[in-house]
Amino acid sequence: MNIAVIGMGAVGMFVAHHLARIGLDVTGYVRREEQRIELEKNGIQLDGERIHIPVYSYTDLSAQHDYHIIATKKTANETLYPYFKKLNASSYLVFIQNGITNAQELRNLQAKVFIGVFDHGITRYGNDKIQQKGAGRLSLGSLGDEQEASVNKFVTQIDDPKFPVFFEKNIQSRQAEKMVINCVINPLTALFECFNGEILKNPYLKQLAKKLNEEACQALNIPTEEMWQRTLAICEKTARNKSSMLADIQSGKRTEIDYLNGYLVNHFPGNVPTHETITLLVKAKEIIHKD
Ligand SMILES: NC(=O)C1=CN([C@@H]2O[C@H](COP(=O)(O)OP(=O)(O)OC[C@H]3O[C@@H](n4cnc5c(N)ncnc54)[C@H](OP(=O)(O)O)[C@@H]3O)[C@@H](O)[C@H]2O)C=CC1
Ligand SMILES: CC(C)(CO)C(=O)C(=O)O
Repeated sequence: MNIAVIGMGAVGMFVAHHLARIGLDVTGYVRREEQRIELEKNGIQLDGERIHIPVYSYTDLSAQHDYHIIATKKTANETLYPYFKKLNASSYLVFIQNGITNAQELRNLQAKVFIGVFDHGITRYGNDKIQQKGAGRLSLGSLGDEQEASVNKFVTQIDDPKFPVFFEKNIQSRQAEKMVINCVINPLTALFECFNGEILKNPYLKQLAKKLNEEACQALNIPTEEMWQRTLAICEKTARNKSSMLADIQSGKRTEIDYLNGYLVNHFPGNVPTHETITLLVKAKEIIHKD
């Protein structure tokens, strides 16, 4: 089995490291030549353990892999779609990004699609080092029933005690729940430049978080109190993690706000006023940090 991991950031390096450690044939794909050279030279370093894998530019992406795990931010998808369109019907694309999958976009692809929900907390240092700041799981499923057997087969091949992977029949519900968690934790930690655990300690941040949770749950038709407890549990589990949105703000990159809170604003106009305000605040901060 041959696996490509596209995007060697916090999540991509974590996944590639684990899959290579259990003996699978893994290739990494990156955007920058500087990172490619460093990864080839130093390997991926997780908790002091280095693992070397071959690394190429995403422009060299081809159909030679059985599975293609997409671990970039959603902001990179537009650049990557032309490459995904070249993949044939015998390859699989495994999206493990935050946010809701755009099923419309996927219709133009020949490759079969799996959807993942990843809830570990991973922090990246430079081009080749990562640390796990909160243990979670990877849940995988498909949008239609016909791919279920293939998802199950893949799950069995990659599951490992150090990297638990589960088949999830109702992956769209799990994705919506994870979306709520990200619409609460990510913008608040990005705006206030704090670790995820700060939301539990600061009563005003917690109040804002509760409001964001409530609006998102009402929009997405998810039980509010149950979801609030799960969001708090993720804050606790990943308390010392820097959220992926804070990492983007601090490195002057465009965030995933349009795919998280911005998605809610677009799909439920007038019903999510706190998300509307928070989206504008994050966008304003993106500009300030770019300059
Ligand atoms: N970090 C976390 O704890 C968690 C993150 N997530 C989600 O996982 C996804 C990935 O997040 P994360 O790993 O944190 O993000 P990172 O920014 O750390 O990693 C994304 C990587 O993708 C690379 N990239 C961008 N464009 C391309 C391209 N065209 N081809 C190949 N690589 C490209 C970036 O390159 P460059 O370095 O050059 O910018 C970067 O290395 C996001 O959707 C995030 O929301 C989900 C759960 C937890
Ligand atoms: C789980 C969490 C909140 C971990 O930080 C995450 O998904 C992210 O940072 O994007």
